[in-house]
Amino acid sequence: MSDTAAADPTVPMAAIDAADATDTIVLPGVERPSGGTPLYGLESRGVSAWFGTHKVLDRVSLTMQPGQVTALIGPSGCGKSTYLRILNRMHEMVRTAGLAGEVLLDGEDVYAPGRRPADVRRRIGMVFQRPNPFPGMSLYDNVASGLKLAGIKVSRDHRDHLVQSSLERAGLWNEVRNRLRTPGGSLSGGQQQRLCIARSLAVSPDVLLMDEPCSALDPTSTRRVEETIAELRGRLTIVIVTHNMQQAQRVSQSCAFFLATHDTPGRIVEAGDTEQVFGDPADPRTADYVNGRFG
Ligand SMILES: Nc1ncnc2c1ncn2[C@@H]1O[C@H](COP(=O)(O)OP(=O)(O)OP(=O)(O)O)[C@@H](O)[C@H]1O
Repeated sequence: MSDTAAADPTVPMAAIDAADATDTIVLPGVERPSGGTPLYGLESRGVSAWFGTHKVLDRVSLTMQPGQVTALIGPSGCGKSTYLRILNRMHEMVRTAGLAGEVLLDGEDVYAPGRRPADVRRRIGMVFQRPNPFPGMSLYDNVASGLKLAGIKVSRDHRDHLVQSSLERAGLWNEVRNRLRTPGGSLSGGQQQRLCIARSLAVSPDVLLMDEPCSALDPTSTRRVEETIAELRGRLTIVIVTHNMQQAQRVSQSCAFFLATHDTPGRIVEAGDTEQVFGDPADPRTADYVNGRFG
Protein backbone atom coordinates (compact mmCIF):
# COMPACT_ATOMS: atom_id res chain seq x y z
CA MET A 1 0.00 0.00 0.00
CA SER A 2 1.23 3.52 -0.45
CA ASP A 3 1.77 6.01 2.33
CA THR A 4 -0.53 8.36 0.46
CA ALA A 5 -3.41 5.93 0.62
CA ALA A 6 -2.92 5.61 4.33
CA ALA A 7 -2.25 9.30 4.97
CA ASP A 8 -5.69 9.59 6.48
CA PRO A 9 -5.89 6.53 8.67
CA THR A 10 -9.52 7.20 9.45
CA VAL A 11 -10.45 6.37 5.87
CA PRO A 12 -11.65 2.77 5.95
CA MET A 13 -9.70 0.41 3.79
CA ALA A 14 -11.47 -1.54 1.11
CA ALA A 15 -13.29 -4.58 2.42
CA ILE A 16 -12.68 -7.91 0.77
CA ASP A 17 -13.54 -7.66 -2.88
CA ALA A 18 -16.78 -9.54 -3.48
CA ALA A 19 -15.34 -10.97 -6.68
CA ASP A 20 -12.55 -12.54 -4.67
CA ALA A 21 -14.98 -14.68 -2.78
CA THR A 22 -16.66 -16.10 -5.83
CA ASP A 23 -14.04 -16.27 -8.57
CA THR A 24 -12.71 -19.72 -9.29
CA ILE A 25 -9.09 -20.45 -9.99
CA VAL A 26 -8.58 -23.73 -11.79
CA LEU A 27 -5.19 -25.21 -11.07
CA PRO A 28 -3.94 -28.50 -12.47
CA GLY A 29 -2.28 -29.24 -9.15
CA VAL A 30 -1.61 -27.07 -6.14
CA GLU A 31 0.65 -29.29 -4.15
CA ARG A 32 4.31 -28.43 -4.07
CA PRO A 33 6.28 -30.76 -6.25
CA SER A 34 8.77 -32.64 -4.12
CA GLY A 35 12.20 -31.12 -4.10
CA GLY A 36 13.41 -27.95 -5.67
CA THR A 37 10.38 -25.82 -4.86
CA PRO A 38 11.50 -22.44 -3.64
CA LEU A 39 10.52 -21.35 -0.18
CA TYR A 40 9.38 -17.79 0.20
CA GLY A 41 10.17 -15.43 3.04
CA LEU A 42 8.13 -12.49 4.17
CA GLU A 43 9.27 -8.98 4.93
CA SER A 44 7.55 -5.92 6.34
CA ARG A 45 8.95 -2.47 5.76
CA GLY A 46 7.84 0.47 7.87
CA VAL A 47 4.42 -0.96 8.69
CA SER A 48 2.22 1.33 10.79
CA ALA A 49 -1.39 0.58 11.67
CA TRP A 50 -4.43 2.35 12.99
CA PHE A 51 -7.92 1.59 14.19
CA GLY A 52 -9.73 4.83 13.46
CA THR A 53 -7.38 7.50 14.83
CA HIS A 54 -5.75 5.13 17.32
CA LYS A 55 -2.29 4.24 16.09
CA VAL A 56 -1.39 0.74 17.28
CA LEU A 57 1.79 -0.06 15.33
CA ASP A 58 4.64 2.22 14.39
CA ARG A 59 7.04 1.53 11.52
CA VAL A 60 7.51 -2.18 12.06
CA SER A 61 10.18 -3.66 9.81
CA LEU A 62 10.94 -7.35 10.06
CA THR A 63 12.32 -10.10 7.84
CA MET A 64 10.81 -13.55 8.31
CA GLN A 65 13.26 -16.00 6.79
CA PRO A 66 12.07 -18.65 4.33
CA GLY A 67 11.52 -22.05 5.90
CA GLN A 68 12.03 -20.75 9.42
CA VAL A 69 9.68 -20.22 12.34
CA THR A 70 9.58 -16.62 13.54
CA ALA A 71 7.97 -15.99 16.93
CA LEU A 72 6.30 -12.67 17.76
CA ILE A 73 6.34 -12.03 21.50
CA GLY A 74 5.36 -9.12 23.74
CA PRO A 75 2.83 -8.04 26.34
CA SER A 76 -0.89 -7.99 25.68
CA GLY A 77 -2.05 -5.14 23.47
CA CYS A 78 1.31 -4.36 21.83
CA GLY A 79 -0.05 -5.15 18.36
CA LYS A 80 1.21 -8.68 17.62
CA SER A 81 -2.12 -9.98 16.30
CA THR A 82 -2.73 -6.81 14.33
CA TYR A 83 0.70 -7.18 12.75
CA LEU A 84 0.01 -10.82 11.91
CA ARG A 85 -3.30 -9.89 10.28
CA ILE A 86 -1.60 -7.20 8.23
CA LEU A 87 0.74 -9.80 6.76
CA ASN A 88 -2.09 -11.58 4.92
CA ARG A 89 -4.44 -8.63 4.41
CA MET A 90 -6.96 -9.60 7.04
CA HIS A 91 -6.47 -6.28 8.86
CA GLU A 92 -8.32 -4.46 6.09
CA MET A 93 -11.46 -6.48 6.83
CA VAL A 94 -11.95 -4.24 9.90
CA ARG A 95 -13.94 -1.22 8.76
CA THR A 96 -11.88 1.34 10.69
CA ALA A 97 -8.49 -0.15 9.90
CA GLY A 98 -5.74 1.87 8.28
CA LEU A 99 -2.14 1.13 7.52
CA ALA A 100 1.05 2.31 5.85
CA GLY A 101 4.19 0.55 4.74
CA GLU A 102 4.89 -2.53 2.66
CA VAL A 103 4.63 -6.29 3.07
CA LEU A 104 6.74 -8.25 0.64
CA LEU A 105 6.22 -11.91 -0.23
CA ASP A 106 8.97 -13.15 -2.50
CA GLY A 107 9.95 -9.51 -2.95
CA GLU A 108 6.52 -8.39 -4.17
CA ASP A 109 4.21 -6.12 -2.19
CA VAL A 110 1.07 -8.00 -1.19
CA TYR A 111 -0.71 -4.63 -1.18
CA ALA A 112 0.30 -3.72 -4.73
CA PRO A 113 -2.55 -2.26 -6.80
CA GLY A 114 -4.50 -5.02 -8.52
CA ARG A 115 -3.30 -7.74 -6.16
CA ARG A 116 -6.31 -9.70 -4.96
CA PRO A 117 -6.67 -10.18 -1.21
CA ALA A 118 -8.01 -13.71 -1.74
CA ASP A 119 -4.86 -14.67 -3.67
CA VAL A 120 -2.70 -13.23 -0.91
CA ARG A 121 -4.62 -15.20 1.72
CA ARG A 122 -4.21 -18.41 -0.27
CA ARG A 123 -0.44 -17.98 -0.27
CA ILE A 124 -0.34 -16.73 3.34
CA GLY A 125 -2.66 -18.92 5.43
CA MET A 126 -3.80 -18.34 9.00
CA VAL A 127 -4.48 -20.58 11.99
CA PHE A 128 -6.37 -18.94 14.82
CA GLN A 129 -6.28 -19.05 18.61
CA ARG A 130 -9.39 -21.19 18.93
CA PRO A 131 -9.70 -24.18 16.61
CA ASN A 132 -12.48 -23.33 14.19
CA PRO A 133 -13.34 -26.43 12.14
CA PHE A 134 -16.85 -26.74 10.70
CA PRO A 135 -18.20 -28.94 13.52
CA GLY A 136 -20.94 -30.72 11.56
CA MET A 137 -18.84 -31.25 8.44
CA SER A 138 -16.80 -34.44 7.99
CA LEU A 139 -13.06 -34.43 8.60
CA TYR A 140 -12.51 -35.00 4.88
CA ASP A 141 -14.76 -32.10 3.90
CA ASN A 142 -13.20 -29.85 6.51
CA VAL A 143 -9.81 -30.24 4.88
CA ALA A 144 -11.24 -30.05 1.36
CA SER A 145 -13.11 -26.87 2.33
CA GLY A 146 -9.76 -25.07 2.31
CA LEU A 147 -9.66 -25.68 -1.44
CA LYS A 148 -13.28 -24.70 -1.93
CA LEU A 149 -12.94 -21.49 0.07
CA ALA A 150 -9.92 -20.56 -2.03
CA GLY A 151 -11.88 -21.30 -5.21
CA ILE A 152 -9.49 -24.06 -6.27
CA LYS A 153 -10.98 -26.85 -8.37
CA VAL A 154 -9.22 -30.20 -8.48
CA SER A 155 -10.18 -33.67 -9.64
CA ARG A 156 -11.65 -36.13 -7.13
CA ASP A 157 -8.45 -38.21 -7.10
CA HIS A 158 -6.29 -35.21 -6.62
CA ARG A 159 -8.55 -33.97 -3.83
CA ASP A 160 -8.25 -37.33 -2.05
CA HIS A 161 -4.50 -37.08 -2.35
CA LEU A 162 -4.43 -33.50 -1.08
CA VAL A 163 -6.66 -34.32 1.90
CA GLN A 164 -4.41 -37.20 2.88
CA SER A 165 -1.13 -35.35 2.39
CA SER A 166 -2.45 -32.30 4.27
CA LEU A 167 -3.53 -34.47 7.19
CA GLU A 168 -0.16 -36.21 7.12
CA ARG A 169 1.74 -32.95 7.19
CA ALA A 170 -0.48 -31.70 10.03
CA GLY A 171 0.40 -34.87 11.96
CA LEU A 172 -3.22 -36.07 12.14
CA TRP A 173 -3.50 -38.72 9.44
CA ASN A 174 -2.75 -41.76 11.58
CA GLU A 175 -5.34 -40.72 14.16
CA VAL A 176 -8.18 -40.11 11.70
CA ARG A 177 -7.49 -42.21 8.60
CA ASN A 178 -10.27 -44.66 9.49
CA ARG A 179 -12.89 -42.08 10.33
CA LEU A 180 -12.66 -39.40 7.68
CA ARG A 181 -16.47 -39.22 7.43
CA THR A 182 -16.99 -38.38 11.12
CA PRO A 183 -17.73 -34.75 11.97
CA GLY A 184 -14.99 -32.25 12.76
CA GLY A 185 -16.66 -31.53 16.09
CA SER A 186 -15.97 -35.10 17.25
CA LEU A 187 -12.23 -34.46 17.62
CA SER A 188 -10.42 -33.27 20.74
CA GLY A 189 -9.39 -29.61 20.87
CA GLY A 190 -5.81 -30.41 19.90
CA GLN A 191 -6.92 -32.63 17.03
CA GLN A 192 -9.29 -29.88 15.87
CA GLN A 193 -6.40 -27.44 15.79
CA ARG A 194 -4.34 -29.86 13.68
CA LEU A 195 -7.39 -30.32 11.43
CA CYS A 196 -7.42 -26.54 10.94
CA ILE A 197 -3.71 -26.65 10.13
CA ALA A 198 -4.45 -29.39 7.55
CA ARG A 199 -7.21 -27.21 6.06
CA SER A 200 -4.71 -24.36 5.69
CA LEU A 201 -2.09 -26.66 4.17
CA ALA A 202 -4.50 -28.03 1.56
CA VAL A 203 -4.07 -24.92 -0.58
CA SER A 204 -0.28 -25.25 -0.40
CA PRO A 205 0.51 -21.88 1.17
CA ASP A 206 3.99 -20.38 1.17
CA VAL A 207 3.52 -18.94 4.64
CA LEU A 208 1.47 -20.05 7.64
CA LEU A 209 0.53 -17.46 10.26
CA MET A 210 -0.42 -18.85 13.67
CA ASP A 211 -2.08 -16.61 16.26
CA GLU A 212 -1.56 -18.22 19.68
CA PRO A 213 -2.49 -21.62 18.22
CA CYS A 214 -2.04 -23.46 21.53
CA SER A 215 -3.56 -21.05 24.01
CA ALA A 216 -6.83 -23.02 24.14
CA LEU A 217 -5.11 -26.42 24.35
CA ASP A 218 -3.96 -28.67 27.18
CA PRO A 219 -0.20 -29.38 27.56
CA THR A 220 -0.32 -32.69 25.67
CA SER A 221 -2.16 -31.19 22.70
CA THR A 222 0.16 -28.22 22.82
CA ARG A 223 3.16 -30.53 22.51
CA ARG A 224 1.55 -32.27 19.55
CA VAL A 225 0.91 -28.99 17.73
CA GLU A 226 4.48 -27.93 18.48
CA GLU A 227 5.71 -31.19 16.94
CA THR A 228 3.62 -30.41 13.88
CA ILE A 229 5.20 -26.96 13.66
CA ALA A 230 8.65 -28.55 13.90
CA GLU A 231 7.76 -30.97 11.11
CA LEU A 232 6.45 -28.17 8.88
CA ARG A 233 9.54 -26.07 9.38
CA GLY A 234 11.72 -26.16 6.31
CA ARG A 235 8.69 -26.80 4.08
CA LEU A 236 7.10 -23.40 4.51
CA THR A 237 7.63 -20.16 6.37
CA ILE A 238 5.85 -19.88 9.73
CA VAL A 239 5.09 -16.83 11.87
CA ILE A 240 3.65 -17.55 15.30
CA VAL A 241 2.31 -15.23 18.00
CA THR A 242 2.78 -16.71 21.45
CA HIS A 243 2.62 -15.60 25.07
CA ASN A 244 4.44 -18.75 26.11
CA MET A 245 8.15 -18.00 26.37
CA GLN A 246 9.09 -21.68 26.57
CA GLN A 247 7.09 -22.31 23.42
CA ALA A 248 8.80 -19.45 21.58
CA GLN A 249 12.16 -20.97 22.47
CA ARG A 250 11.07 -24.50 21.56
CA VAL A 251 9.56 -23.80 18.15
CA SER A 252 11.22 -20.71 16.69
CA GLN A 253 14.56 -19.90 15.15
CA SER A 254 13.93 -16.15 15.02
CA CYS A 255 12.07 -13.94 17.40
CA ALA A 256 10.77 -10.36 17.52
CA PHE A 257 9.88 -8.59 20.75
CA PHE A 258 7.06 -6.04 20.42
CA LEU A 259 6.31 -3.39 23.01
CA ALA A 260 3.75 -0.59 23.33
CA THR A 261 3.34 1.87 26.19
CA HIS A 262 0.24 3.75 27.25
CA ASP A 263 1.11 6.61 24.89
CA THR A 264 3.21 4.95 22.20
CA PRO A 265 2.08 2.42 19.60
CA GLY A 266 3.62 -1.03 19.28
CA ARG A 267 7.17 -1.21 17.97
CA ILE A 268 9.78 -3.89 17.67
CA VAL A 269 12.30 -3.42 20.46
CA GLU A 270 14.53 -6.25 19.36
CA ALA A 271 14.57 -9.01 16.76
CA GLY A 272 17.08 -11.70 15.98
CA ASP A 273 17.97 -15.32 16.53
CA THR A 274 15.77 -16.81 19.22
CA GLU A 275 18.80 -18.07 21.15
CA GLN A 276 20.27 -14.59 21.22
CA VAL A 277 17.00 -12.80 22.07
CA PHE A 278 16.44 -15.13 25.03
CA GLY A 279 20.03 -15.84 26.04
CA ASP A 280 21.76 -12.54 25.45
CA PRO A 281 19.21 -9.81 24.70
CA ALA A 282 20.59 -6.46 23.62
CA ASP A 283 17.86 -4.35 25.22
CA PRO A 284 17.14 -4.41 28.96
CA ARG A 285 13.39 -4.32 28.26
CA THR A 286 13.71 -7.55 26.29
CA ALA A 287 15.66 -9.11 29.17
CA ASP A 288 12.97 -8.06 31.63
CA TYR A 289 10.18 -9.48 29.46
CA VAL A 290 11.74 -12.81 28.54
CA ASN A 291 12.70 -13.34 32.18
CA GLY A 292 9.15 -12.75 33.31
CA ARG A 293 9.76 -9.46 35.09
CA PHE A 294 6.76 -7.81 33.36
CA GLY A 295 3.96 -8.55 30.93
N1 LIG B 1 -10.87 -4.50 15.76
C1 LIG B 1 -10.28 -3.58 16.54
N2 LIG B 1 -10.82 -2.35 16.68
C2 LIG B 1 -10.24 -1.41 17.45
N3 LIG B 1 -9.08 -1.60 18.13
C3 LIG B 1 -8.51 -2.80 18.03
C4 LIG B 1 -9.06 -3.86 17.24
N4 LIG B 1 -8.25 -4.93 17.34
C5 LIG B 1 -7.24 -4.57 18.15
N5 LIG B 1 -7.38 -3.31 18.57
C6 LIG B 1 -6.46 -2.57 19.44
O1 LIG B 1 -5.16 -2.61 18.85
C7 LIG B 1 -4.17 -2.73 19.85
C8 LIG B 1 -3.32 -3.95 19.53
O2 LIG B 1 -4.14 -5.12 19.68
P1 LIG B 1 -3.62 -6.57 19.30
O3 LIG B 1 -4.74 -7.52 19.51
O4 LIG B 1 -2.99 -6.51 17.97
O5 LIG B 1 -2.48 -6.78 20.40
P2 LIG B 1 -1.78 -8.13 20.86
O6 LIG B 1 -0.37 -7.78 21.15
O7 LIG B 1 -2.02 -9.19 19.85
O8 LIG B 1 -2.58 -8.46 22.19
P3 LIG B 1 -2.88 -9.89 22.86
O9 LIG B 1 -1.53 -10.47 23.17
O10 LIG B 1 -3.65 -9.54 24.10
O11 LIG B 1 -3.68 -10.69 21.88
C9 LIG B 1 -4.90 -2.81 21.19
O12 LIG B 1 -4.90 -1.51 21.75
C10 LIG B 1 -6.30 -3.23 20.80
O13 LIG B 1 -7.23 -2.75 21.72
